[in-house]
Amino acid sequence: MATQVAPTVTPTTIGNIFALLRHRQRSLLKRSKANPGLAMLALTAILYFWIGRLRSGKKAPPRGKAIPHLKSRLFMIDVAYQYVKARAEGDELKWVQALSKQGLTLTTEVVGHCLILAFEPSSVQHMLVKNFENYPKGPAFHKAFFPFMGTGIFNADGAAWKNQRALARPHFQVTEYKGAANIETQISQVFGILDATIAHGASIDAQDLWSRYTIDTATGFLFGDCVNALGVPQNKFVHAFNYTQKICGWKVRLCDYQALVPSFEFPQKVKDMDAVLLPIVDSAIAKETRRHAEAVEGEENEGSHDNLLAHFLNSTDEHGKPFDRIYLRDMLMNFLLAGRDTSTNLLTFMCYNLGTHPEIMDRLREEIFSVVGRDRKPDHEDIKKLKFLKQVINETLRLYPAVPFNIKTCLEDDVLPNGYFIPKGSLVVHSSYVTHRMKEYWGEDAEEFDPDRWGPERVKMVRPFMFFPFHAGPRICLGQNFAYNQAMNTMVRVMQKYTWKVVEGFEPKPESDITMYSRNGMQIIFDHYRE
Ligand code: HEM
Repeated sequence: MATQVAPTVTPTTIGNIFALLRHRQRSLLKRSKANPGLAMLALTAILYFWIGRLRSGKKAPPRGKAIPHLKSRLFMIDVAYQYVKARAEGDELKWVQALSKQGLTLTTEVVGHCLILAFEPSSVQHMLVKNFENYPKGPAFHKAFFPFMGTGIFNADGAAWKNQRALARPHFQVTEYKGAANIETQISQVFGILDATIAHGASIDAQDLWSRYTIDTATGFLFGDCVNALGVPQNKFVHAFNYTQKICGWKVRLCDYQALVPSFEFPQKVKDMDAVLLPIVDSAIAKETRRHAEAVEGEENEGSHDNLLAHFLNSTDEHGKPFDRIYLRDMLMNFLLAGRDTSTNLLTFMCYNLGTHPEIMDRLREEIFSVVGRDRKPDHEDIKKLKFLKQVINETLRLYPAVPFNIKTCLEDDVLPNGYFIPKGSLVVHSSYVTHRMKEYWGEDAEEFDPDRWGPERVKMVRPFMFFPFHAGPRICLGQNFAYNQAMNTMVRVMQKYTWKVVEGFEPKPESDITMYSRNGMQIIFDHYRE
């Protein structure tokens, strides 16, 4: 078969182009009042869809079928323009969703890599489960996240990942209910904030509220010490945590050329987070050392596995050595990243879905009142009985999955179950956002919020890998049960006391850096529930 030869662009040429671009970018940012975000977007788009194209050729695959290319009428400049426009207008997710109309498996070349979009459930299952070993996160991901996440679970592959997962898992199994239900301090603070908002007749940004709530509950569960974002809204740690995530999201998008992402404040932000995290680690180490000194030989001390940090302090690495403080700091940061914004997203979009569907809110409250009552705290048995609440959660996760995209690196040439060939080194993106909304699988009403899809009859229609908000396979979310339990406990408590609606005319703009959020927040009007 004839093979088309790629235009010759050497690494040196590419290097020079990027040196020039970097210089140009700096001077642009210095001279003009232009929005650095937009400048970055324009550069990203050019790199993504144009220079990448120059570097690679169209080769016939050695086996399987060739993946169709993303359609373009103008050397990908039209696609780049559409992407920039969609991102600038907060429609990136919808834009990627629209691409799926061209095909469920598509390819393009980006910054010197072959980028593949794989939306079919069988492709997702193949990457996450059947050929898991061939699809690690890969070097571009590791490099982007290293300054922030170090070698923690979220940013590790191979043995380093396996070891951390094996260590953390038992802690989750033992504490996932108790930890998730331990919300008393924070829920009282939420009630205080809501009461004050209602007294002023004001609306509230529910996304901001839940992000402060979840960082406090997550730090309590993970560190045994909470950062009190509910008490101090302009929290330095929270600000730094949000900033570093955004920058890392852009770095992953730029793969090998991530140095182009303006990140001048990054080192300072990491220091701001370390100023909070390292003292927590140090004090936990000191506490554990004291505990060990006071322990009766052969007996486990009370509290030694209360939180994840204490659990790790009482474990050893694969060589039988205790973990050092930097490793422990990385571990905490990773679990916080995995667990915080994801839960914020779930609670925020539940508020939106219920606030725009009062009849569903009424049905849900009826279930809560009949199972738990009007003011009792739910226990584990109650939570298991709240079937409709679980349906509401699943339907929210279907339409607004907290991790809407995921990127893997293909280690060796491979063929997907649908016959398409994946060249070694490709970046393969799958998207729960796109697959969860496909009419082919979910029916004509795929875009509608309908918790009854998850009722006993219709749930049988949900085939494997049509729904994977927590991923699947060996890297399935470790906090899945924690997340369900926490969201259920929280919603029960809030719905016993309050009702709400979305501010008239407000439309959220879901978008994603690493996790999904609404660009314009979530404007909600709460009121006390009265019959
Ligand atoms: C609604 C809430 C949540 C959703 C939708 C969610 C979803 C996910 C997804 C999609 C991944 C895979 C990410 C990737 O590999 O790139 C993941 C991984 C992970 N999640 Fe969650 N998550 C949630 C809450 C939590 C919570 C509350 C915790 C912990 C307190 C947690 C801990 C983890 C950990 C440790 C991983 C890494 C697992 C590994 O790589 O082996 N998650 N989660």
